[in-house]
Amino acid sequence: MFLSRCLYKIAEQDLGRHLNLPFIDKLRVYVRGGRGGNGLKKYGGIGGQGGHVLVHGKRNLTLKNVYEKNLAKRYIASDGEHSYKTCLNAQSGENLIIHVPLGIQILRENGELIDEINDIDDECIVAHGGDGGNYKTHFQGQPGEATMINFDLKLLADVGFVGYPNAGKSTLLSMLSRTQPAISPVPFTTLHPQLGTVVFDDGRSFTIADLPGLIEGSHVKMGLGSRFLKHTLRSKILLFIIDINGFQLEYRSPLRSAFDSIVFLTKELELYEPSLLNKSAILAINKIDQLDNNDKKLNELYYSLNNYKQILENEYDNKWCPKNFFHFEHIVEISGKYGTNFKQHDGYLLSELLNVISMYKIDDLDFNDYIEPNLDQQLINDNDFLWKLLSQHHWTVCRYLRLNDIDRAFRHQSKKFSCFMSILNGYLNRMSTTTSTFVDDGHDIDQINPSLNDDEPSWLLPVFNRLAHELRLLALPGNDELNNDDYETSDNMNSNSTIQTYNSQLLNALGAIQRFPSTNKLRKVGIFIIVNQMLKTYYALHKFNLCTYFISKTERSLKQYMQEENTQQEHRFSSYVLTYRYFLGKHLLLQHNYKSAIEHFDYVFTNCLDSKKSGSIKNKQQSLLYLVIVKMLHGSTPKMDILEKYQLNELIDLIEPIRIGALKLFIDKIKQYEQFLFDSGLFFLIENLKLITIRNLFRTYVYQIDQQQTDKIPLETTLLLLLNFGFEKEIFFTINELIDILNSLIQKGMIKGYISYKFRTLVVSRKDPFPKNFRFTSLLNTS
Ligand SMILES: Nc1nc2c(ncn2[C@@H]2O[C@H](COP(=O)(O)OP(=O)(O)OP(=O)(O)O)[C@@H](O)[C@H]2O)c(=O)[nH]1
Ligand SMILES: [Mg+2]
Repeated sequence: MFLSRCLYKIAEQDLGRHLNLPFIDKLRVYVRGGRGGNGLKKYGGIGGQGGHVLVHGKRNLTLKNVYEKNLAKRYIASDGEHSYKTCLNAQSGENLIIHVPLGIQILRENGELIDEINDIDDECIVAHGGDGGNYKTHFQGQPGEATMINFDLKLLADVGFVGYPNAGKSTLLSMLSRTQPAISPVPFTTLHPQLGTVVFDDGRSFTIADLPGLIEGSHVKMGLGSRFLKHTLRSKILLFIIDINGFQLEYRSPLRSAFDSIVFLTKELELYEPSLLNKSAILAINKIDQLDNNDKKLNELYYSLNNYKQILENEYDNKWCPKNFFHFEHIVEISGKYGTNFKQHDGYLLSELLNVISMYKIDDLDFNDYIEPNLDQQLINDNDFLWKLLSQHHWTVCRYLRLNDIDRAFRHQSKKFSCFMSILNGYLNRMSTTTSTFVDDGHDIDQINPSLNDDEPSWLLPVFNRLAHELRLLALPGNDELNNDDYETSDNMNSNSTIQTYNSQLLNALGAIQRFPSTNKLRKVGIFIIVNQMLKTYYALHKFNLCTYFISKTERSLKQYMQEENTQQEHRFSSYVLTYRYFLGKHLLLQHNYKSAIEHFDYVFTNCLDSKKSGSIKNKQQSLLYLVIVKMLHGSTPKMDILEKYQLNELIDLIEPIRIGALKLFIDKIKQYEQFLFDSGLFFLIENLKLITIRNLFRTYVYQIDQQQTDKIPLETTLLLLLNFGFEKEIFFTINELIDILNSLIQKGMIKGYISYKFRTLVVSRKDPFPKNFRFTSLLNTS
């Protein structure tokens, strides 16, 4: 026992010397307030108060500096003066100030939190000085408070790097910021966290933390990463940096593929703190330059990420499987060493930072020190100020979401949006002063200043998209992402004033965006973003006439962009186009312009291939749903296997009775799926589908039941057919109504033939009486 203790001590010392740990994130110190001075009883003189020990936040400090400044780790404030005959009111002792870095928690010995120092000039008293002697204390000075306290450093980083050793985290940090961390091909090069600040040209910045590499078992303090796992708790976004070649600690240890790395890192984080998995995460696939021309590894990784559920289940041991998995908001391929494309992606990082939805769900966020912002008109042109204001509104939104006060959250989100629009306008103004003539039609501008498009900051677009998206979620709560358990919808939230504010915000944005030259990408995509948001809103509110208005207003310019997009095949651009065309299809469907609707849905279905994102499958499903329905209105029946592949079970259930003309079953199914049909906005097509079912019923009769293949069916028989197969419950169904139905079937070209009133028969054409493709025109008077 004794021996092992000794050995352990030696090993620890050795390790300490070997590593010469330059980083301290914990410091235990003794603090004592000064003693109060004695009073002078004879003259009623009062002793001086003992000095306090204060902790004060200061920039550019480390805990190590604090330690080095006072190796004894004892902080004692000076005593108060005694009272004298010449100086009855004695002087107080001087306070002792301990300067500490930002992001410090001050804890008592028992772990109780005294205070936190998060900002410059944050201050707190850790040991009070004793009172000076007075008549209450029989003129005896009192001793100061004495205690041990702990400083615990938690890095306050916006983005925290997570990765295995050697993945290239430090390299990336050095590329993104001015920090120069140690870089080498040896694992565990980084021994302590490094902070770096990414500064954009316009002064905005965020902090990133390079943490030492994690290895398996980090949560139980293996490797070095364990000591620093807690820092991940404090970063708002986790940036996974994964070596595309995988990771091998040494030649004897197993090689971990890139996907393995992600799984094991996730498991590590989950074991340490399950709530970490709720954070926003971005995946950076590093060392892309080392891939020789084939992208096999990359494709494998994407495949695994897309099918992670099955793969985790089938290929990983239970003990390695994390219970949850990160949903990576963005996946970027980078080469940290030879140029990163992160600069192009900074907008995505920024938009993640401004993401309230994922932010407010994190448990340990502290909203105490928020300030209710106030817009001062004088400062509106100050870019720096606007960014500060924007971030303050951001935190306020998060806070109100926490408190379930959606109304206020929306108001602040709306202000946040205004801030962004002011920034955008400021940007536009600067741009228009640099170009001498600012013409609304952009072609001229490009001739004057050909670099205008390159100048455009890459962060504008994703941030704009994010803000507009969340503004809608808050204007229309109860829709999708926002809808978590502890949130309840109430009616007054969709109140008219909210929708009006929302509208005017988006219209303002549209105005601002249209000030950009028409060749500018932000303008092109921005219009799509705004129109898409509007359409989503109006569809959700069932205000179809407003949709029509908007579509007709913007159709012309968007059409031009869509054609351009077809030739350029820009990836980012196309996702917005897909959304727009999806809504355009729905809009045309409402207008019974099925032919054009098919075109759009077809486009969306075939182009919605971006399998990197898990949400795309849902979009594909949706567009297929409409595609199938519209095509059915055109006379063709879909193949079942494709519906099964995309799990459109409701549709499969509905189509079968239509196909065989089982009217009764069809009506039953309609009742069963009423909610589904209503939600997907297909309810208004039911009458048309019913007509098709009836036609198919006749077709089945003529081709199969009636062996003689007659072309004359007595009306009584048709009536009987209908009554037998569906309308039995509806008592008032008469021969006149039957004639109406038959007439509309004939009129729409679904049956070739005529009604002979004289012989009271339905005469169908001998050649192709039930044409495969019929033109379903917009005559709606069916019943
Ligand atoms: N080819 C290539 N090599 C890279 C890239 N990024 C980093 N490296 C190399 O990978 C090695 C490790 O890089 P570091 O940045 O020290 O890795 P780290 O993740 O900080 O490692 P630890 O500090 O040990 O956790 C170095 O030799 C880098 O030169 C890259 O994009 N491409
Ligand atoms: Mg490193």
